[in-house]
Amino acid sequence: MPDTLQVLIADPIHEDGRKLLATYPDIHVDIATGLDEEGLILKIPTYDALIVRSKSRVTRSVIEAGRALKAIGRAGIGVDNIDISAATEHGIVVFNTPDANATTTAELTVAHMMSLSRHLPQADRSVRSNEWQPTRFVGTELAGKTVGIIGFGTIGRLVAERCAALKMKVLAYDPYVTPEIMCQYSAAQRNLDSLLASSDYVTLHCPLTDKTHNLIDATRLSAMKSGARLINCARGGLVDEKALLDALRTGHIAGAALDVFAKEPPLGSEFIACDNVVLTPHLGASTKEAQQAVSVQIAEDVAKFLTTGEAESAVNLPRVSSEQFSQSRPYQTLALALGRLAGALTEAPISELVVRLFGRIADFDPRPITVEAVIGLLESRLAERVNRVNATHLATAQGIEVRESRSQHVRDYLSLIEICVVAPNKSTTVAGTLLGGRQPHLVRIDSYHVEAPLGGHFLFTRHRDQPGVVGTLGGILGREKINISRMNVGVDGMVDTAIALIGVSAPLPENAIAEIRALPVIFEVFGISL
Ligand SMILES: NC(=O)c1ccc[n+]([C@@H]2O[C@H](COP(=O)([O-])OP(=O)(O)OC[C@H]3O[C@@H](n4cnc5c(N)ncnc54)[C@H](O)[C@@H]3O)[C@@H](O)[C@H]2O)c1
Ligand SMILES: O=C(O)[C@H](O)COP(=O)(O)O
Repeated sequence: MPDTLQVLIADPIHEDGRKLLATYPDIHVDIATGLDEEGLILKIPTYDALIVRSKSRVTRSVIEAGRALKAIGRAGIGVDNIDISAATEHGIVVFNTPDANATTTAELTVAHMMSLSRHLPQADRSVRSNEWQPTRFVGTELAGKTVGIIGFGTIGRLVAERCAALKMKVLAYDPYVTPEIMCQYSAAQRNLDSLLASSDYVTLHCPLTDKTHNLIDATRLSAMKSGARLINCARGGLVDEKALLDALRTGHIAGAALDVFAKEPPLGSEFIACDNVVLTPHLGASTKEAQQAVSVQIAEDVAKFLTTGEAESAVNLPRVSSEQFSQSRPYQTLALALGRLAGALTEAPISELVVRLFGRIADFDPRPITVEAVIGLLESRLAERVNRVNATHLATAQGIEVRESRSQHVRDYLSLIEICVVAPNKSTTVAGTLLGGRQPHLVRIDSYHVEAPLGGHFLFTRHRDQPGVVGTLGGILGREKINISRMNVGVDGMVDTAIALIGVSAPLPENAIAEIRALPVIFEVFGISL
């Protein structure tokens, strides 16, 4: 099936997502679950997309083995099992499903809070062993208690709303969220130390990163209120498990509810023998509703991306609505062509790329347009595949600073895109517009007014403005049996330099370019294919 897009599902997902993928005639799906890193490396090379949950580890080695890989879909929220940097460097888009299982996880958090406050699992175990000891399981009310939420994103906010409804006092710590947003969700902002010292229940809802690894360590546990309880439905690595065990054994922490562990499953973990701990097997997202929702959403995102290039909710691309993306598509094509032209006119290391949007296009999100200019600039310079996922990373690696600006004001055109490329001792500016709202069209090179459709092959010269130059160029092209399809000559009027942009039927051979370069009137010559 040479033209079929190959998708590998490497963790179990709800059947509705698989059914949705099956409705795409161009997509073929294979399912192979339970593969370790080695197994994935062997399996991945022919696949265009990989869909996983939290079990499969999509490491740099897996990504590098995925020679055809264009997309990785995570049917869930946490992407700590995917090497995002490696995916970005290799131009692979990563999707997750940021909302689809959030309510389900918030509900498990509240369930764990209730289990801890009323000793439900312990009481259940007691009754099953034929005991009847109501006085042993006297609990505490949640109403009136203080809950401290660490990480106030999607799930943290849902937990806050639910805790407020239970008449709890809600505190929140999140270095990236404003107190105003917290207030909207009935939570009061605190710094971490103050939250830990004041909360009866502390619940974690931040991602696992290098910065948050072991966020709750021995020091932070000892800073918690004596008799407080800890709930972790986010990621195991957020808590130093050894320190938590110590704090549970001394009774300083009265109880913990853990849905996630540093190593899953936590076989042989000392938590298993701890009676004041409630353990669940990473159930946060495990409801029928959430499983169906994450599966369908990830299938939709991956299929849409593979078949149309749309990537509305990618982890490693700016968020742009489908509507904005498709409306600016013709301008993206224009920016790509202008980037290619500016790159072809600059045979030197580039230090800066400036993308300026004028007129109506200034109302659009500039990012999908800018990134196409970067792709156009870089793609002929680099051996590796350049696309909108890795373009900015590759530009930075090349020492190119990318800037963009927008202005509603423009003369003569409804919309105009100008691209300026700065290299040592030289900067080149090209500007273009869309004819008929679709056709990319060049209107200027530096200060020269030049009209040409942006496509096909060109010969470009910058030469002394004197009679006979264009005739000489025409003679060389004729000798090479290359037809001229159009010609633009630009004079500045201020300096005795002119330019010629000649549309040609085929690329000029290198020896003809060298011959033109050797002419004393020629300052610069480039063969350009757009
Ligand atoms: N147990 C499960 O099955 C399950 C299910 C879904 C999500 N999760 C996990 O829950 C966590 C939260 O998910 P979400 O959808 O709310 O994510 P989110 O991205 O919407 O929110 C995370 C929040 O954490 C904040 N944050 C980042 N660094 C922080 C730090 N150092 N201290 C405090 N806050 C910090 C961010 O600013 C953000 O607001 C993730 O780790 C996710 O993997 C687990
Ligand atoms: O981050 C998530 O979405 C949860 O951890 C759920 O992961 P799972 O669906 O792989 O269990």
